Amino acid sequence: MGDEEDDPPLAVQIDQPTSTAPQDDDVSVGVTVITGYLGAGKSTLVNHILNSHHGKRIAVILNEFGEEIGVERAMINEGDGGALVEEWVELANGCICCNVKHSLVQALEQLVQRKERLDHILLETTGLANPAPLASVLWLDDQLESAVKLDSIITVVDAKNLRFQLDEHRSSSSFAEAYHQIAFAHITRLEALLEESHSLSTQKLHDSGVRTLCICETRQVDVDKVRSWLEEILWDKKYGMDVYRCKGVLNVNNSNQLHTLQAVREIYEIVPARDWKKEEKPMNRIVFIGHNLNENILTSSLRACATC
Ligand SMILES: Nc1nc2c(ncn2[C@@H]2O[C@H](COP(=O)(O)OP(=O)(O)OP(=O)(O)O)[C@@H](O)[C@H]2O)c(=O)[nH]1
Repeated sequence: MGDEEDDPPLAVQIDQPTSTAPQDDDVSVGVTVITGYLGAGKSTLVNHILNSHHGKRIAVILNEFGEEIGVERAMINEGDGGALVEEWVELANGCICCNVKHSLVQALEQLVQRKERLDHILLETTGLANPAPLASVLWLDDQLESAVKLDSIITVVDAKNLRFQLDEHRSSSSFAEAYHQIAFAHITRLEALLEESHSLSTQKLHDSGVRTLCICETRQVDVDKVRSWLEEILWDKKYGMDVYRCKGVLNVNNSNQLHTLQAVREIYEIVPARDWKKEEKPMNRIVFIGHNLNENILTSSLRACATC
């Protein structure tokens, strides 16, 4: 038997030009959709891209639910010497797959009007978005035509929680979202997961009973108290809430640094991220996503972590 017959067959002929190779006369701006379930690592990937030294000018479109607006952006560090973030566009009031298609088209139009200055657009979806309607917006929208092109859909998968997400939510709509995100991906990236007080309104996402809410507290908090508070909620299920995801920024006493709080199911971390910017008012702002969330309990128990 000859050497050639022993070689494994190639899934793709490597000598064939790929259809996605850029053409000289191709003036459209590539859009990479970054999707993946709650807490899979989408923002981490965006951060990594923005902070890499490739010299590209990149616009970021964040698709967040109303309650999350501002939190996500505060948590992403713009590239320093790496990518230049030309525009931040936040799409509020829902999920792209449900009702913000129009805003997405407007955001893309606004960005491509200045396309000579942009090399690429990143679109980070919410963790509960189905990327299929996005692909159709990018392929079929008449207004956008050849101004933008769908470069790729990258689905970030949390290797630790994927089985749980697919098994436990098989009968709910969040199963469908996790499944569609993987099914529509060009690239699937497996991430090993890390080990004056007021609150905003709750909102129901899709029909799955999963809710998101944001609680705020302006006074500085004691970080040890916050840790105990989170452990009671996430580990002891003290208040009977089923929290899938929790993220936010903290105003910690004896520190002039913005701290980020990240939790994916029972695993959480609180870390100093950066100095507060002059234009920012230091405060605590935490988004919870899950079932049976009780806004009053979360608000009052966070208040108890304040230092004065
Ligand atoms: N150990 C480890 N932790 C990771 C990795 N990627 C992300 N994380 C952590 O996982 C948590 C969630 O990451 P994010 O990037 O905010 O996840 P996301 O997909 O944007 O989350 P949503 O905003 O809920 O959709 C953070 O605490 C990250 O530091 C990884 O590859 N390894």
